[in-house]
Amino acid sequence: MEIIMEPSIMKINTLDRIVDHSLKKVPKIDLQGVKVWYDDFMAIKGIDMSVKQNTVTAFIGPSGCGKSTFLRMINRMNDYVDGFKMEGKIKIDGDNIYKKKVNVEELRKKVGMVFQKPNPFPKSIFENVAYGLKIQGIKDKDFIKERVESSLKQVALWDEVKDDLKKSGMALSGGQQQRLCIARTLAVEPSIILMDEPTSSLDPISTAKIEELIYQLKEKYTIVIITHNMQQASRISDYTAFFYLGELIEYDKTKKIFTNPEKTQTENYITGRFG
Ligand SMILES: Nc1ncnc2c1ncn2[C@@H]1O[C@H](COP(=O)(O)OP(=O)(O)OP(=O)(O)O)[C@@H](O)[C@H]1O
Repeated sequence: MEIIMEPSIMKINTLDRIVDHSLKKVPKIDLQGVKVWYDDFMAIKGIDMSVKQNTVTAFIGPSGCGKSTFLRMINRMNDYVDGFKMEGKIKIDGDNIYKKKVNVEELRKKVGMVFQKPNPFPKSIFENVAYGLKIQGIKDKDFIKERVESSLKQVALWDEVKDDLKKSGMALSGGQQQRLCIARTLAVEPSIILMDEPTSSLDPISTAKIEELIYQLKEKYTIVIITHNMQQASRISDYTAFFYLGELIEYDKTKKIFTNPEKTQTENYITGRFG
């Protein structure tokens, strides 16, 4: 038995190494020469950025500098905005997501989004989390139940709601609603999660829970988060990107940005001297 097993285990290990190696080479998200206009106004002025898999990247910068615009390029949320125009290439796992053939619904399954204000549907807790699976046409009730449970467990909400799954998602507290919305995003198994100021409407305790959650989620997901809270960026992110007036001023390891930034503009912003 052992003699038969050993070569096959070796083979799997070798394969694993090959897969790991290739994953490290291709950035999870690769944005090159990205320019965005809303009519004649140039909101993003030519930005290059590569995001590594299983990391948390924070976007910081003063209001109106283009953080949301840039974030929304990663799941094509700007597509339907009046006057929107773009140039450049955005690749996920090496594939250009702005190619004509791309199915945007599929893309958004892979790239989930969590918004500033929790936005549960006026449905039960269970239905909120099951929603994405049901619109995908999945009918297997046991499968849906399991996925709802595992998603609620991942956001540490299961114990709080497991006896109340029929209760409206809107009846939860703000912090619970935001965790519910994250569970709804996780249920369709994305590989990237975009978060646009996900804690800005929450109290400090709920904020701490979401921060802890983000920290844990990076084991499975690649996360990009916009935050106006410098302490939050320094606590939870591996990389930080500082934007100003549609340009990427500095992008580096969070530790470096917060202890020894290269640019004076970055230093002025993180120390609260402007913005
Ligand atoms: N739909 C739109 N139509 C026209 N202009 C827009 C639109 N959305 C954003 N803009 C403009 O693009 C610029 C960048 O906006 P964006 O929302 O990306 O900035 P932001 O850094 O995310 O700001 P905030 O921190 O306030 O959310 C701003 O000048 C804004 O007014």
